[in-house]
Amino acid sequence: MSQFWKPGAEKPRLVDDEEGGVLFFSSPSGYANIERQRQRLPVYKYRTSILYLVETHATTIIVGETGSGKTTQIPQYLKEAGWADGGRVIACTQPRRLAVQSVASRVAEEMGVKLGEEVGYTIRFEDVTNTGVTMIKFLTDGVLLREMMNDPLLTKYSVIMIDEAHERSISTDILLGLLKKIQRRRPELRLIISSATIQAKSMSDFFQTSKTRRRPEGEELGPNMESAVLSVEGRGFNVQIHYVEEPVPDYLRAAVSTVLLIHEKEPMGDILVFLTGQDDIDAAVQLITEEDQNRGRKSSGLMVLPLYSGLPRSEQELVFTPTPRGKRKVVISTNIAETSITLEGVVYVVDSGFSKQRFYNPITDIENLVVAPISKASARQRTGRAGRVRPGKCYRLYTEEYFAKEMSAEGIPEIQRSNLVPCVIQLKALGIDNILGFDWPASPSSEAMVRALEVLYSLGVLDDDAKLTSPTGFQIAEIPLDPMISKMMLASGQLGCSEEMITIAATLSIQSIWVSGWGSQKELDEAKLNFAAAEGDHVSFLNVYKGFLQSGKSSQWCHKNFVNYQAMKKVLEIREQLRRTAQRIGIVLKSCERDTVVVRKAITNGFFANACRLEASSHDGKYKTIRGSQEVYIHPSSVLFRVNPKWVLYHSLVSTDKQYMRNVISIDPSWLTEAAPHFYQHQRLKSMVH
Ligand SMILES: Nc1ncnc2c1ncn2[C@@H]1O[C@H](COP(=O)(O)OP(=O)(O)OP(=O)(O)O)[C@@H](O)[C@H]1O
Repeated sequence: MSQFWKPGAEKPRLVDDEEGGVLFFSSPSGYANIERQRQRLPVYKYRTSILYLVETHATTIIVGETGSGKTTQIPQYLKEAGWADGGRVIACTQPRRLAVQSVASRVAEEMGVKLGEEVGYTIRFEDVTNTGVTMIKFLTDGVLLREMMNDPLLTKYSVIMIDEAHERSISTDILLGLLKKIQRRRPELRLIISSATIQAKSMSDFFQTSKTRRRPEGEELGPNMESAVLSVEGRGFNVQIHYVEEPVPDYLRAAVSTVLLIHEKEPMGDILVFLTGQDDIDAAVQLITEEDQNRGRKSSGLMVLPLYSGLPRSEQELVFTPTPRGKRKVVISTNIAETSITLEGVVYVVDSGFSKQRFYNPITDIENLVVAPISKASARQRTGRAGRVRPGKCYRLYTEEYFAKEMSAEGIPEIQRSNLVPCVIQLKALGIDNILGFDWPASPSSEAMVRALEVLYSLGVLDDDAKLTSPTGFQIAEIPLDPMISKMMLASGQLGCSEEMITIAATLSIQSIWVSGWGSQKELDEAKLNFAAAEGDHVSFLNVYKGFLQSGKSSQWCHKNFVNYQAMKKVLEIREQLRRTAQRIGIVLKSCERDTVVVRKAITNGFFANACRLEASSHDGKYKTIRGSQEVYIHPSSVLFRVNPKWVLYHSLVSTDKQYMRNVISIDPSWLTEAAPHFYQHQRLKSMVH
């Protein structure tokens, strides 16, 4: 039927190199209890060595296969050894929120405690810990960074484990640099850096330099400041890896065919598919469901579920629920399920070889989410989602030769491909003034740094000496949002529309307030029209929020209007937290009673750098960015699609066949020079704006 898989039809090509492995467990049904299960994990044999190294070294780097037990076991060993005694806390960071929540619940279950008590977690806008009681805390790397603003030496933590360090998220890289500094002040703090695929040597070299610290006279002999490296040998169950014989022309179609073939030919067991984003995931869910039905089997037993970060919590949780007897679950996910996650029923993994990655171009000042090939490290993580509780198979939708010869070993650290505005403000708020001289595990580009400094200067966050301004810079750094959104909130205090701006900020913090997957696109578009405002998407959000309140926060109202009820509940929750932050930093809470000019002026105060003008001769809605003269278009999901006002501001760009602006408002160009005279002082820009 296709040149893709023939699983079951042919002898599987088992790759027996580093990717293969030995059968470690005999049978999952043999588990008498969780304790025995814990003791069978590869990491258990290293318990004493790990505790010894942590005791004697300031930094321990632990490399162990996926599923060997690093994330769930090491924090428990540390607790059992007394590292959480006396009110101290063991922290374990993860790059993704879903991983934080799922490993925290697993560890709480293994320890037989209620989540939020001895074992807790914190992600942005959600703290499930109990001060004085929580001993093991899972949190995102970003949240730990934020905690440093109130407690720069992170004094409550005895051990900090930076897990999945190979991901090299911006927050992980900043944390690594800062933790190295903290260690000099707090030699009693222990760090663990762990991953299945991290290049231990470069990480160890990075921490090695701490040995240059001179011990003050009279100070007791502390830990060895040189880092230790421990390799945990052994893996869970065997995972057979299959490659396609020829490159596939369309990974989405290939993934769909592979799922259907597995369902047809392979024994029961859930399937986890890695695609790139909401669009292709929704398309795959629909295609698999339709094709399965077309094959004339009314109840073939397939349950197809999407998984991406914008999905409401209740829908995300469905992927963790046990698969009913006689059914086969297919989870189609972005890379949020790539690390630290265990989906118990998963036997088969299908890896498209792609993910959405952020790329920033400091010349054009444009940051894009682009579908790009993954690295070998990611491919191994994806494979490692199988073989955790039983043997598995991984179908890679790329050739073996491509994997061996063309796939890069590790991805480019996020810091080298991102807009650095949020990162610079965080470092400044932590008192790091010489950002270029900061001890980075991988240096960001100086062009990106200069761009970020320029934007922050224009936002009024930094002064002529590149220090945080008072109060603006400090206030913006306090708000746990992108500095451009924080600036828009701050400006709204002066313009008298802070209540509206807090609603907009909360809505922009979640991926979408609309449901996907019900009815047709036409029905959804019509529903959206009921709330459409001529001024743009942000004002339309206010209309939805108002309707939701007027309905008495009704789920039926949401259902009728294609609004996602769970997303609206989240908006309410985030809104409450942002209101409290606003009050704390002195923003006056006031409503402008729907004066859309002040609302848009406040947005301009934060987003002036994202202004675009419609090309005079354009019949196809082509805009140019004022900053870098880049060609951009309004996204079809925007209420301003085809309306094409002359001047607009966008919140973010997505790149598919063209560069599309998402969440767009129309503006008066004079607001730009009013909001950011410095930014628009350049003669060319000035003449365009006037
Ligand atoms: N929710 C769960 N349900 C069942 N078993 C689980 C669950 N979470 C973890 N396990 C078991 O514990 C093992 C170790 O998981 P853990 O996340 O600690 O491994 P890891 O070494 O950190 O791997 P990775 O880097 O892939 O996350 C899994 O392979 C699985 O056998």
